[in-house]
Amino acid sequence: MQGLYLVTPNWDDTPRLLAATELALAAGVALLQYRNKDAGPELRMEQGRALRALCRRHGVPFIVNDHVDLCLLLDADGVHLGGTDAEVAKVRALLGPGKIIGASCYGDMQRALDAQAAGASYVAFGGFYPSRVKQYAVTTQPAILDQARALMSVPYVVIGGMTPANAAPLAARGAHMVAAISSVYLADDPAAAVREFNGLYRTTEIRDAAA
Ligand SMILES: Cc1ncc(COP(=O)(O)OP(=O)(O)O)c(N)n1
Ligand SMILES: Cc1ncsc1CCOP(=O)(O)O
Ligand SMILES: [Mg+2]
Repeated sequence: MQGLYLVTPNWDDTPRLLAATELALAAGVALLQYRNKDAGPELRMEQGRALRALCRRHGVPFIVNDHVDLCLLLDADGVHLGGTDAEVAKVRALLGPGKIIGASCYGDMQRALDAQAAGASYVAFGGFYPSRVKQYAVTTQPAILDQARALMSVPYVVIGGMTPANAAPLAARGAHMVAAISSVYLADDPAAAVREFNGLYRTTEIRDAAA
């Protein structure tokens, strides 16, 4: 797992959401997360089902944010859990070993180690930079990635205000994936934005190969 982890915005306009997502997936996304904090159960089901179909067509794993029940109903590839969501160990027991479980760890290394021990497939650190869609009381510092590199065996993702420019030092510091909403969905050209994010990983791979 390496590259751009695309997360959806709170759009209720499903055709607009699907059109932008299709452009992004065609440009090359490592994982897609369906996150719509404003949607009710009916819209979540409609958008989730359509996005899952799109992901299957593009061979991209489909992750549901927060809603373990929706993950099960849609037979999604996994679920992303934060501090106020279900516990990783319980969800792992429910979903079995074959599903992807992501865990938000903010700037907390112990939380990441606990999530890994409880069966998380990846952990997410952040928010690192000011976000247009989410406020956080505490900003995560890039130095946590140095600890993660030394201590984690599952992949780690960075999130929060990511652009190709400000994500570069985090990718170079070992982040396996960069997660973003606005830099792709609010871009004039979402496909070009995806390609720019993926460029970070080509650079990292070239650097690592030369090391
Ligand atoms: C990849 C990724 N990282 C972090 C989050 C945030 O999860 P959470 O803290 O549960 O907050 P909400 O997204 O539910 O508002 C995420 N969704 N994805
Ligand atoms: C879900 C989430 N968790 C931390 S920041 C964030 C939002 C990321 O969106 P953006 O890439 O637009 O800052
Ligand atoms: Mg959550």
